[in-house]
Amino acid sequence: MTESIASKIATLRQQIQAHNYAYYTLDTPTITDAEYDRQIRSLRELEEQYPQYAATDSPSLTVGGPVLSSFSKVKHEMAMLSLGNVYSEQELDEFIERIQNRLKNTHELTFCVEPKLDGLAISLLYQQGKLVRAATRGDGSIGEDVTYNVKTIKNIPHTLQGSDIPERLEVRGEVIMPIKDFHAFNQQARDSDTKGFVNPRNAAAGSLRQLDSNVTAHRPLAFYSYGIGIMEGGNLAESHYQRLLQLKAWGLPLTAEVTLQNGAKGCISAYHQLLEKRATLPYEIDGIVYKVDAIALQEQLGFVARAPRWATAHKFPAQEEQSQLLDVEFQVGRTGAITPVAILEPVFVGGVTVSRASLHNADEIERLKLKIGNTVIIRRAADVIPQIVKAIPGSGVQKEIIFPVTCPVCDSEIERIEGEAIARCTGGLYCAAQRKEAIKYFASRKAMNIDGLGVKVVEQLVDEQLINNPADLFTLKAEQLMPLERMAAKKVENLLNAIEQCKKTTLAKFILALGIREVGDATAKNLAEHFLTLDAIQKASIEDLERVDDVGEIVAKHIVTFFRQRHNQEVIQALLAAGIHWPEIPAKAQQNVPLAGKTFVLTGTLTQMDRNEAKQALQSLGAKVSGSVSKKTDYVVAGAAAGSKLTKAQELEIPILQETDLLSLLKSYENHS
Ligand SMILES: NC(=O)c1ccc[n+]([C@@H]2O[C@H](COP(=O)([O-])OP(=O)(O)OC[C@H]3O[C@@H](n4cnc5c(N)ncnc54)[C@H](O)[C@@H]3O)[C@@H](O)[C@H]2O)c1
Ligand SMILES: [Zn+2]
Repeated sequence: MTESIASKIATLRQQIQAHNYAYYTLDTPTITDAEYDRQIRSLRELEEQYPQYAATDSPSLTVGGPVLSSFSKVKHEMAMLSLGNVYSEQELDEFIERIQNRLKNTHELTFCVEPKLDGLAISLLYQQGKLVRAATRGDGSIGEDVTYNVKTIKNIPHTLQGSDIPERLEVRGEVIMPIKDFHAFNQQARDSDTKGFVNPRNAAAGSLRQLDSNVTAHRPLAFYSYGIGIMEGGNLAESHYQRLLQLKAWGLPLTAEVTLQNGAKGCISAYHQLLEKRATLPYEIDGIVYKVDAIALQEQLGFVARAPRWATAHKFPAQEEQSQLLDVEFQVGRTGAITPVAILEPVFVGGVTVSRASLHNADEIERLKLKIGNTVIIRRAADVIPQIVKAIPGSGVQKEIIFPVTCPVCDSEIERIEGEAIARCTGGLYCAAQRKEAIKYFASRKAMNIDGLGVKVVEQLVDEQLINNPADLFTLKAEQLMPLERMAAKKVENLLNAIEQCKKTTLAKFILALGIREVGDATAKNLAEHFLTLDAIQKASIEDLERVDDVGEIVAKHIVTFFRQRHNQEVIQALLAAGIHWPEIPAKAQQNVPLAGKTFVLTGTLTQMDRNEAKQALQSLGAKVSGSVSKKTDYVVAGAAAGSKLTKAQELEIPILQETDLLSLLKSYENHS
């Protein structure tokens, strides 16, 4: 029995020491603070229960971690300690009672109440008002010299302002990374595929503890003071609160959240107020700190091994917890985007139980090196949606996450265009997830232009299961529509008429109505004019398609994949069977294009016709009129006062036509039109 207690304590100490090293020395924790705090608590409980195993070097009694040998060491003249903790109102009452017993004082105590900033502690030494040295807390007695790095933090004054500044003054406070900047930094890291930070605390510590102060200088760090270390040659107030105001007067940053409170009641009300405000503060806090305000009482109370007796931290509910990734589901959005969603062992974090979290896309899974079965760190801060910020490498029984190749809703192919983060279902016409969007788009003005079939009506028809895809519109009967809300005889008649009328359309509008990704009205028109028939478009290869104006490789791929889907084909067939038709594109127009394939650029002022007339005349002969000169330009028509386009044409040795040349060119084709 005793054997096992001893080894249990030894194991816990070892684990905690490893976590300390990862957290304090490497700035890359491998467990959440909440989990770490639970381990520390169980160690403390064991040590209290079995005092025979006490050890002065136990991590329950030490502060911080060993300092990195790459930094110069600084010996703190006055130890930089940690803080005790309370987790409930009852523990706060006990804390106050202990103090009062010690002071043999039953009067209500006044506390200076401050936000517990989540960053890293720093000591700033000012001599004759000049910042001469900055050091991290390290193990409490030896810290790291980070003077150069700290001097790059914009809100830390290099020289103090004002009067009565002590000859030597050590200011203590927290270096943090504001939440906004933390998010921006991580976004940038994601964009450039470099490593981001798990949370703002790590971002602050990792940014400050850089060997190259140029790196630190580019990180958006800030500092807030919360106390004083050594002081010589000066006078300070007898109240902790007043001392903080003195620091502020000398130009040192102080948060706006510091207040004075009376007794447990005042402390608790400040706790609730700050907790309420937590999500709106520009920096992250993990609790509130209560400090006996009278310096004389602080001195009387003194310290225990790792913390002052006159202060304690009241922790807020954790914003990070760990859980297990049980599975990954793939959701299909309204526009076909496939989103992987993590299914988690339910965990209480940031005030709610979280059992799902979006993984955004395949890149994110890759970045996290995530496997099913992994232990993961979930963060839910400031009311934002929960996020997996880290997977513990090698944890759990792992299974690869397999991105599906077909849509989980409709079984059409999933397409991921190179360079795009989002994968999409290509069954746009048929996919139940995309139903409403597809039908709305089909009916829209530029496409089939079905009057009376607005967004609301589409939603109603889909919700009532009267239509599943655009082809179903043509099967609608008056008796199905009449019972619907907000429908009346006249409205039904108009709608059915509009549906009937839309059957007479053009090939370009029909192509547009299919809702192929990145095929807008201009592209649809170009496709129709180039291929003339729907059949030809459907049979076109990627290379064929790329010959069409405006169609690049990506659009061509979208088109080919779209038509390859069996379900899309079914809907297209049903639409044609319902009677959708369009006039044949006249063959005549095809032969009468003597300038087909030629690209013209018009520049300068024309005198005989305006530029628009010239453009139309050229287009009617099959020419393309472009706005800019490139190697693909065949002719540049230069009117009066032509400028840079003319110069460019000369550089590229492109034939230049005068207005008179253009006129005789048009004249020579007059019979054609
Ligand atoms: N995840 C891990 O692996 C891991 C490892 C070690 C420590 N930790 C976390 O670190 C914390 C314990 O470490 P600790 O002793 O460094 O710090 P602490 O957070 O418990 O409290 C002390 C520190 O609070 C900071 N602080 C912020 N505002 C303050 C204020 N107004 N007044 C005074 N101090 C203020 C100071 O930096 C001070 O050193 C725990 O929350 C623990 O979860 C996590
Ligand atoms: Zn689908």
